[in-house]
Amino acid sequence: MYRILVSDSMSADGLQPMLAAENVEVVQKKASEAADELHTFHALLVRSATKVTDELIGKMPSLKIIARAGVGIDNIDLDAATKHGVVVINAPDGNTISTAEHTFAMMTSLLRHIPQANVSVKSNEWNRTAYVGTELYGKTLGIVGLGRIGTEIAKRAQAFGVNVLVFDPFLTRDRAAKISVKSASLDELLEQADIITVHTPLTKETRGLIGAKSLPKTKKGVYLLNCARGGIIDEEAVIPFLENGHIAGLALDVFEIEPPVNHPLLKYDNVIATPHLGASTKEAQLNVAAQVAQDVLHFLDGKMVTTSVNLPTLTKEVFEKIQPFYKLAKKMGNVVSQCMKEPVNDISIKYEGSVAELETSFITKSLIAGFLTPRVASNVNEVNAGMIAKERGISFSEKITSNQSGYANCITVAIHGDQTTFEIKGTHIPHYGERIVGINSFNIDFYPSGHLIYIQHTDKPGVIGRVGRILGDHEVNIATMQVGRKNAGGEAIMMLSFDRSLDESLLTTLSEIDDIVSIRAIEL
Ligand SMILES: NC(=O)c1ccc[n+]([C@@H]2O[C@H](COP(=O)([O-])OP(=O)(O)OC[C@H]3O[C@@H](n4cnc5c(N)ncnc54)[C@H](O)[C@@H]3O)[C@@H](O)[C@H]2O)c1
Ligand SMILES: O=C(O)CC[C@@H](O)C(=O)O
Repeated sequence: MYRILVSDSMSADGLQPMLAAENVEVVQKKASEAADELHTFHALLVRSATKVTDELIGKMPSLKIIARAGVGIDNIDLDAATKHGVVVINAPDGNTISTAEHTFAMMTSLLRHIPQANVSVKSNEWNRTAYVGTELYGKTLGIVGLGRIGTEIAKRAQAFGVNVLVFDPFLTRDRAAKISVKSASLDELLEQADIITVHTPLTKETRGLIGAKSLPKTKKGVYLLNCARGGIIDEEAVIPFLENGHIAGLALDVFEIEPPVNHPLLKYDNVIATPHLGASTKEAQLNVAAQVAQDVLHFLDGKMVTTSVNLPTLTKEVFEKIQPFYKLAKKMGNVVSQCMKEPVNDISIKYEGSVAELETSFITKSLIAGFLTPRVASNVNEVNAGMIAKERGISFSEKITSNQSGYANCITVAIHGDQTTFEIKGTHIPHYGERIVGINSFNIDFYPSGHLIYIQHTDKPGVIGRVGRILGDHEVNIATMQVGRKNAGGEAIMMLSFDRSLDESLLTTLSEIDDIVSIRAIEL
């Protein structure tokens, strides 16, 4: 008999298969109210209210699986779950339509002042001149992040006669054409959009994406919406733009800190807000609850789950053999993803030597997971990487050969984008570790870890010296440095590692050195 704790409110209809199952007992109460029986539960189901911390997981030694009925797993300490050997699953698409519809409702409400007019009529006013609105028809909507939700918004906007402009650095031309949207740079979107809505995960890159630097580039009278995650639109930075009338309206379903208490933005008449209601429909709640209930039952029954966000599903013996290559592949995927920022259509992977005899499909998934991690909202691992790549229109293939190109084992990954191809080679040397031994046909040898920068430059006297001097002037210590070139005076590369990450302004200064072609920061 398995015991399952449902700690947040969830659709009873969605949970029905679980409630009806014979071999499980379902307890519906908050984890904080189940202190004396926490140790007895094998599964924990949550939405966003329960904070699944290391401490809580530590008190649940029988726990095998945590299920998030929704997309974002910000409330779950994933590392702690993994550390405790607990599988975490989510329901990535059950609330997509509801969130897209909510965003659309917020957009029309914002442009037609519906929340304000409703309050006014209920206060016995009949003020028709105060609430003159703006049509959506013919306007340009800028969508930042064209994933599941962004795509559904684009489709709905097109039906309203709205021009859709998209900024998503990972959007391929093929996918943009399929959805009939125009791809733009962030600056183009900021300059041209009448309305901007954000649908990215909250990451290092997207935190404050719409903020002090980008807001001056927007049109006067712009409307902004955030129904994704608090912080993508910088809550403090918008204030002067609301004060001076540059922003015509702002709609928020999410906040940096939820619930917001005495939040300064809430005093503005042209700011409308909802309490994180994107996924709050009967249908979405039914979908996400049904999806996780089914998956938890499958998992407890010893079957494979398809939406796991943390753990691989291999036997211990197989996993031990492939572990060094699986770790190397994940880093290689991450390195190429950060080196080549353009949209990617295809990833081809070649295995040579001893690694070719192992379970390469799992290593491939690990590499794809490493590649996707900097680019998507959901946590990607070996279990869901293939599915997410397919969703994003990225194909991948493996080639296996017993040939040895100078190494006992070698993995080569080539990433094909709209414009270019980027290739790296890696190997694992027993008792020495993982090494990247080739980049775009340059021979090189570095340990893929920590804070790195990759520089493409022309092989000329003084370039390396100038890089060193600028770093020294900024008191940045170079930990290791590798250089590579094909012939004297031709193309060359450098890979440098540091004890800390370099800030954006220093990277810009380095990129201004004559003969430097490009610089990429890599964080591993
Ligand atoms: N308000 C709610 O109740 C609610 C409900 C569901 C999801 N969400 C949130 O909505 C957001 C989108 O969810 P989704 O399911 O569409 O995710 P998704 O992973 O399908 O899409 C995210 C998109 O963002 C793009 N992206 C990543 N980094 C970017 C960057 N720096 N600049 C521009 N684009 C970038 C990715 O390429 C991807 O296409 C997430 O933050 C999710 O947590 C909110
Ligand atoms: O559970 C909710 O209502 C919030 C869901 C949403 O933010 C998500 O990430 O899926």
